[in-house]
Amino acid sequence: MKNDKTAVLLMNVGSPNEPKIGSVWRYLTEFLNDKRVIDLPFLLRKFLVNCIIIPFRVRNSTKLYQMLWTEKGSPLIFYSFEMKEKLQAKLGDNYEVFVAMRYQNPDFRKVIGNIKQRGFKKLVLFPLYPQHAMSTTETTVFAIEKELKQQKATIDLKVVGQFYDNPQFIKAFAEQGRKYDLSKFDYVVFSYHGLPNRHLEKAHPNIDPETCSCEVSVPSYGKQCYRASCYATTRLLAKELGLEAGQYSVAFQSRLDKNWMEPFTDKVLIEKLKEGKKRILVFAPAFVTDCLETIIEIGDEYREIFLEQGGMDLQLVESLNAEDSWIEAMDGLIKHVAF
Ligand SMILES: C=CC1=C(C)c2cc3[nH]c(cc4nc(cc5[nH]c(cc1n2)c(C)c5CCC(=O)O)C(CCC(=O)O)=C4C)c(C)c3C=C
Ligand SMILES: [Fe+2]
Ligand SMILES: [Fe+2]
Repeated sequence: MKNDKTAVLLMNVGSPNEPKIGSVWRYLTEFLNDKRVIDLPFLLRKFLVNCIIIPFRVRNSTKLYQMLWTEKGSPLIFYSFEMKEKLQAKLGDNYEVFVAMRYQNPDFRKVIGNIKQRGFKKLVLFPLYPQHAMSTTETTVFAIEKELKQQKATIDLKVVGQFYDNPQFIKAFAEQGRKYDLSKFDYVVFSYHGLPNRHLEKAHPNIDPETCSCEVSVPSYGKQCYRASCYATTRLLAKELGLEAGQYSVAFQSRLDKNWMEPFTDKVLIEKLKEGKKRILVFAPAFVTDCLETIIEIGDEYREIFLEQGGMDLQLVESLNAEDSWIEAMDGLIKHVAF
């Protein structure tokens, strides 16, 4: 049976099935054993991840997931499904939208099996990451290509690559920010998920990342440089919001150890507070759905520390989730690469 429709597969990182220690352990095991996430030699990765990182991390991560969990489950998952429903209505009958996660559920292997069995011959893969990274976009594309081969599926694949500079994406994020009165804030921080410095060095073959110009422009050799894309996203958002130099800066959150991209968001927030910026608005434009890293890390943990140290307000800008303007942007991005 041949299916003339185009399948669209939305993919994100994934969450544990439940906020319980066993589920979080399984999630972290699948996530951190990915060689594009912890890119160390096999035996060293196995030892570090399974014997050190997970046993030391799993209790605290479970506690954070318990704080995050809602009646509808994990925000990352339920927002992805809300997004899917609205996108389906927008794209119409020539497309069918699916959701899968790189780690845990919905399992991308089962979703690919379903797409194959239903006779689709065209697939648009949409990794939901505005900025390209080996640990996100690259691992997602790799996993899907491998799975299609494994299942001997003769399906043409197109991929929506990084989209940080898509004007509708920028407008949609700026619109989320404009829900707050910008004049009530002393400063704006654009906080991105960090990466180990080693990953940045890999994005700069034969170039010294220390002297790379990616804070001010995207160099020709740095199109896939996550750092360059984060700074470029910030320039575009700042322009759209009418922010001037000195009113905002870039920072990186969620580090696993000290050898991650700097400046660190928690440190920047306190530095700015010491400079007298007592009301700070935080955008997190590496995330298209709210998740542990936005709701808990910024909205809870960083906010609590900021207020404890004398800050008056730390406000997280909600992510795009299933906002109409984002669905419009997705529609455009899909049709741009579609067959
Ligand atoms: C936005 C893009 C992301 C990049 C880049 C990224 C890199 C990256 N992450 C880890 C380790 C962890 N990340 C975790 C959660 C998490 N990460 C992203 C996105 C990116 N990660 C999201 C959206 C989430 C939240 C998922 C949710 O369920 O809400 C976690 C789990 C939580 C915890 O224990 O802190 C880990 C671990 C690495 C090592 C890495 C790059 C090398
Ligand atoms: Fe992460
Ligand atoms: Fe760079």
